[in-house]
Amino acid sequence: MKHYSNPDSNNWQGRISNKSLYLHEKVKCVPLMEVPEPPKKSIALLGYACDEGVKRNQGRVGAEYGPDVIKKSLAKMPNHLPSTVQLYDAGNITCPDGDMEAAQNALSTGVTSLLDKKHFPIVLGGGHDVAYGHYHGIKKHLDSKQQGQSIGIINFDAHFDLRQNGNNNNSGTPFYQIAMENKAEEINFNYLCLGIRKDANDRNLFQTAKELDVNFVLSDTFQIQFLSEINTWINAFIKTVDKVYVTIDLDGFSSAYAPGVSAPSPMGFTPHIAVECLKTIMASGKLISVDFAEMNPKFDNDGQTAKLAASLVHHIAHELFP
Ligand SMILES: N=CN[C@@H](CCC(=O)O)C(=O)O
Ligand SMILES: [Mn+2]
Ligand SMILES: [Mn+2]
Repeated sequence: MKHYSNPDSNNWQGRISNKSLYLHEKVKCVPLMEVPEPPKKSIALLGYACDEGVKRNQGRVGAEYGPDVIKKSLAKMPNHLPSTVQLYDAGNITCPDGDMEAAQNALSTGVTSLLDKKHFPIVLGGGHDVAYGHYHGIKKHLDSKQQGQSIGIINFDAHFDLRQNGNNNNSGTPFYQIAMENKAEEINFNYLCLGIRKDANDRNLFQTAKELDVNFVLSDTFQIQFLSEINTWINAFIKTVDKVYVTIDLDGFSSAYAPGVSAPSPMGFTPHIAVECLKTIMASGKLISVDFAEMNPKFDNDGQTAKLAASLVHHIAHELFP
């Protein structure tokens, strides 16, 4: 397959316990289309090693190498998952030829296949164009069940990523593309953004958000002291949808925590508020899939951003399967 590479076991190294004390001892590296249906519960990691969308959006490239550094960081972390829960590394979607749409298509097919086999996918990017392929993978899975289930998108991000894709599709356009497709299909566009920065989104973007009825929490308010109000808004949003897809753009975090991104946020949010909101979302029982976007090792400092992403993956996995 042109837009795919098999899992690399070199990413999974760390202390040896021979008792599965560490995640590198727990994970099974299996090519995407060979990942079996698990006997019980399972998490499947899939990389989106593509920064073509960042390049097209005039950003700083390097996110192509994001998935592998998150996996390397996760490998060294302790494993507290029950032995009945499986953990797979299903490799990376790649973009060797700049054909981002083909990479998104391959991602969509991969996500559908994992969901059809009853895995919980965690997709590691890559530019935020990951969201377009990921969303379509979830949609294809749900549509095939013909239950008309709706998807709510919750985006932790400094940016709306609602740029109009008139010139090209890129890392700043995924949610606009989804909104326009939903409009054509006459289905609701359910989109909640947490951490939007006024100094990082222009007037047109706020206008587009208004026209599309987007719910958002500004970064000034996306703080732990407003947790109870934020939880109320999140729960109100979740109530209106059947399934929730969470996408976490690492550039929404303050650059004190996440310097390794294309567009850093000195005044961004903290990991603490994000973790609290993730708990609220997971408690709803509607979370179907998660991704991380914009991990760029080229600008990381001491592997801090990779470690933050890995800690969040660790948190989500252990909260879902205690
Ligand atoms: N995915 C990122 N999108 C942002 C990038 C902002 C920037 O380059 O400064 C956006 O297009 O708004
Ligand atoms: Mn962003
Ligand atoms: Mn984004």
